[in-house]
Amino acid sequence: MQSVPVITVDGPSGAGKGTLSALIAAHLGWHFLDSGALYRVLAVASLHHDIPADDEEGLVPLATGLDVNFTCENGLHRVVLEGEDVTDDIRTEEIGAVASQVAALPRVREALVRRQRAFKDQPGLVADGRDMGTVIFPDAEAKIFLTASAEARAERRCAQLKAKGLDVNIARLLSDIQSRDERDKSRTVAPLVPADDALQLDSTSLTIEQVFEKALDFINSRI
Ligand SMILES: Nc1ncnc2c1ncn2[C@@H]1O[C@H](COP(=O)(O)OP(=O)(O)OP(=O)(O)O)[C@@H](O)[C@H]1O
Ligand SMILES: Nc1ccn([C@@H]2O[C@H](COP(=O)(O)O)[C@@H](O)[C@H]2O)c(=O)n1
Repeated sequence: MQSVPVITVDGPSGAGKGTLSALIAAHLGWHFLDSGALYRVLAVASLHHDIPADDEEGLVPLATGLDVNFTCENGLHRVVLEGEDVTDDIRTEEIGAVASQVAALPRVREALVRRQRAFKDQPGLVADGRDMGTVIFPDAEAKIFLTASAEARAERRCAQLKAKGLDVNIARLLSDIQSRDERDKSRTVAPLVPADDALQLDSTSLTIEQVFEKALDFINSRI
């Protein structure tokens, strides 16, 4: 059987991983895994089922049997949890914070491993997250660790939320990003760290096009 190539894009919140991964996947015609969406969906499910974000016993069965579907019709991506469209609900900063709490629980992460690996399919996969290159796909052909300063990421997130018509406070966004970074970096299992063989790319003063160009050069050198 022919092996399936994988490209991983890891990094902190708002660094542009999703944007870059989607561009690479579209360019190559490969599948795309937004692993953060899985943790976000689990966060929404935990609220629906009244399971506290630190209740590992309660969250493991929920993660194992998570009834979620990622669909794409006419280029429109939808996330459906237990029959309910949660595409917009999972994108709030509040849900991001709960996602980062449930993601710190070792057995919850374990429960989601197989589901993430199942996205690996021909002709290839671009996987976006925190531990794609270190834990989920350690044998990936090309690994990218995308960063940007916390201030640049807060400004990007601010513009993104404003474009959606939401009221935003940049100081609060910056502080939320910094606490999520801290939690993601300091957890005991699968902390946010670059894989040894990852290309580290700082996008603070790069446009999306420049990041894409540098990433493609690297990918072409690997695959
Ligand atoms: N190089 C860049 N320059 C300016 N804006 C960017 C750049 N890359 C991404 N953005 C913008 O920043 C915002 C966040 O990007 P994106 O959602 O891709 O980040 P992310 O790392 O996937 O975040 P998260 O981990 O929270 O899902 C988006 O509005 C995106 O258009
Ligand atoms: N591979 C991953 C992906 C995400 N997380 C956690 O989920 C939170 C939300 O992720 P986004 O990428 O959508 O912002 C994130 O803060 C992480 O705590 C993870 O642990 N591993």
